[in-house]
Amino acid sequence: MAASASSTSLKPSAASTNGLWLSQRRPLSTTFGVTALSFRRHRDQPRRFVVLSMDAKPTILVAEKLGEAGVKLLKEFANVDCSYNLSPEELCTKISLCDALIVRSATKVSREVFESSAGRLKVVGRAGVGIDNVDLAAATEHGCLVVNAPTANTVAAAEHGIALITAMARNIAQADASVKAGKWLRSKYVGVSLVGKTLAVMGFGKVGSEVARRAKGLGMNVIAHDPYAPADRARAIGVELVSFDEAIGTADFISLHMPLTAATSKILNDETFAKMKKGVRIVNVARGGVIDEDALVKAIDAGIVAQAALDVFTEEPPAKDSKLVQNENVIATPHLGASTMEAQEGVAIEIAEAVVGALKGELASTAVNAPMVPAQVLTELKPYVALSEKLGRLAVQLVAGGSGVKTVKVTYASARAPDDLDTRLLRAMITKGLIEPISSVFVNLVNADFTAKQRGIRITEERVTLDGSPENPLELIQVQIANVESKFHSAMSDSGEIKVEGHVKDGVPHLTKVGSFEVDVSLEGSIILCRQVDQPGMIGKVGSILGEENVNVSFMTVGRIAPRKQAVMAIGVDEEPSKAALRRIGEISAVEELVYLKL
Ligand SMILES: NC(=O)C1=CN([C@@H]2O[C@H](COP(=O)(O)OP(=O)(O)OC[C@H]3O[C@@H](n4cnc5c(N)ncnc54)[C@H](O)[C@@H]3O)[C@@H](O)[C@H]2O)C=CC1
Ligand SMILES: O=C(O)C(=O)COP(=O)(O)O
Repeated sequence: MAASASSTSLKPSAASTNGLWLSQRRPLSTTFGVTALSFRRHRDQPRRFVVLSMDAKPTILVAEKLGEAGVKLLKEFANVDCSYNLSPEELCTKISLCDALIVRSATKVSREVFESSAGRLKVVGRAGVGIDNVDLAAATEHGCLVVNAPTANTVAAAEHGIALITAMARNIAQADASVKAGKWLRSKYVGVSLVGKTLAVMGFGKVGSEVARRAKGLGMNVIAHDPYAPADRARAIGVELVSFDEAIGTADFISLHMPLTAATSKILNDETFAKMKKGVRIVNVARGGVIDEDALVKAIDAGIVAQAALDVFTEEPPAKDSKLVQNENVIATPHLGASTMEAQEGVAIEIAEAVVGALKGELASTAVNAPMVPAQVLTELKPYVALSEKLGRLAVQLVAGGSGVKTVKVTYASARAPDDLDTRLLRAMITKGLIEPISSVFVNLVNADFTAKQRGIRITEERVTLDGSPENPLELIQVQIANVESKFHSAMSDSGEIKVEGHVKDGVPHLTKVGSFEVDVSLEGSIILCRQVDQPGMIGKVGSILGEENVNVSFMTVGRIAPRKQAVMAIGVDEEPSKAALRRIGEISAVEELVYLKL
């Protein structure tokens, strides 16, 4: 099997080095033998993850107005093209020249956008919370990371919700318009009080809980419905979590704060309006699509809904003659929930940092279509991330040409509780290691599972809990490929799988087992594995052939069953040995088989 992997994984056009398109450059270090011999030559350079040098800066397209502070941050790192109000066709044309795209809620980032990018687009940044305008499935299939700015506009949206509740209760918008029209209608605009009224917060997430907190300050009785919210978080601010029907059936005010998903689409409809208390008031600062707008018009006309205050609409902007918007019991704002000076500056900085971080190869903590890994967890996992990819690379290069990889088993052994380890990151890197050396597909944390599935590779994972101190997140990772032949027979385990195993020692990934042979090899550079009859002088013979061929040996290790029996020698090399060099090693009489593996 042709092993086409190199130590870098950047594709030429992708100036980005996202996520685990991160590449590792290691200072050289040398380790000789373990089972038989053991010494090591250290150099003092620190181990670092670095971004590969790029010929050109990445290009970021900002397709909607973004706060200045964010644009400034982006410009420090990339070429920034601020082009607003692009048509879908213009966006598709521009995107092929961009590594990242930043949008708010008005731009549809459709499948066509990802297809038109021809693989260059590596990050979509949503400068806000809702990602219903981004085709996440298409992003994932194209290995494009989607990040959002989930926190900076929470207060703004909650304040807007409260503003709409109070404005609606006191007819502020209608009264203002009438005064401006020269009228003075004091009895027409008598409102309702909020104190003592029941507010149902539908969706008790960031915005919903801030709305609840503020509404309690206004003397409202607040209940909430959210199937996924923890009851203790609600209780902590004096809010009871109730069922959907109880929430809508008892509320005087209903405020919507859930995302638009298949499950929440038109969640307020003819049937659910019919269950509401007559005279209920509806506020929507979430997404227009969670309300069936025709049903809302009917519910207002039927007197079920007394008033509605809407910031968001199914279609934005809504049609000029929209019956809903024109209804005198409806007040409307043009999707202003996040539009405060403070929120926009905050969102701009939050998204700029996320996009730049992702382009630099850092794992995004606000990733929407990839595991979010908190910074401190990532720091601890980093060497295991590298180990995972390298084990995947080694394992697949041991497969004999013609046998397709379909069944992979990964075993993680750890003294920590199983819940302490999120293996998605490690699985993604093993997948990357398994697929990239044998294809032109670019695999990252985003598209790893999708790519494996598409190629019919089934990866099963097993956790083994070890006794002992849980100082390290993992003691070892083992990768086995079943139902294949190996081009290096010694890599087959007794049960017939290709097996490689490794661990992290002093922060450095090591290979510790090949088939049934124990080795101890720091995983850097590339490796020659050779099975031989254990006898004196082998290391010298192999070393001198490589020396004559000008190949620098960084380590050697010999794993053997017993003295003078079969042994597997692992030789780390800095340069790729020529075919002639490998042939000369293979011709040493004690050598039974050998393979050269790129890491
Ligand atoms: N109008 C505007 O300008 C803004 C609108 N938003 C929108 O507000 C909504 C909430 O935003 P955040 O609070 O930041 O998000 P969040 O993710 O913190 O909260 C959403 C909550 O909805 C819950 N949820 C999901 N499905 C549900 C269901 N079927 N029924 C009830 N609850 C359900 C989730 O469990 C979660 O707790 C989003 O749709 C977002 O797009 C957010 C900011 C500004
Ligand atoms: O953050 C959200 O979900 C919002 O709806 C805000 O949208 P915007 O960025 O103001 O277009």
